[in-house]
Amino acid sequence: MKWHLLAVGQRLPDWAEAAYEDYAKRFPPEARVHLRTVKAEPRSSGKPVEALMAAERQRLEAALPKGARLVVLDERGDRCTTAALAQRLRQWQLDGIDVAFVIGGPDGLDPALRDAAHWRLRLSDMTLPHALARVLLIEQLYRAWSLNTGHPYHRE
Ligand SMILES: C[S@@+](CC[C@H](N)C(=O)[O-])C[C@H]1O[C@@H](n2cnc3c(N)ncnc32)[C@H](O)[C@@H]1O
Repeated sequence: MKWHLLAVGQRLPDWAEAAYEDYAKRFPPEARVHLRTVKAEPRSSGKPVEALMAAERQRLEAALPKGARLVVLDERGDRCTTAALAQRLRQWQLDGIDVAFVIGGPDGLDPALRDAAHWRLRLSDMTLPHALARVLLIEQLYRAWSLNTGHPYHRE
């Protein structure tokens, strides 16, 4: 079972890139998170925001691995504890299901993609910048992996 992280926005600020890498490199090779990024539409084009999000959705759909379970990161999604996330991931692993976590761009994810998702995951009740959402997600995936494998990173 593979975990994929798809995100709009190819370049993170240095601090966020470093924080993301700090967690991403802790996974053993067989559990590593496969990151794919797609270009954000330029906000200076004058196009309506719906058109910008639709273009980003098309790029995300093209990058989605076939057969992967789609989990969108969304501030309106379900609240979830780390233990519940770990439990879901454990179940999907037993079922042999790949998972693709998707993070949107400056205006969020196109509603069509949100509606198509198997699960909408909320990281916080507050709106986060996409860079911080990416860092928070990789840390929580690492924590969930630690919990599922008995690694001492996670302490009850
Ligand atoms: C700047 S936010 C977009 C905010 C946008 N107004 C919206 O309605 O989604 C960029 C991306 O970060 C992720 N994100 C931001 N806050 C989040 C939260 N509290 N929980 C989960 N994901 C979040 C989402 O994937 C979102 O598409």
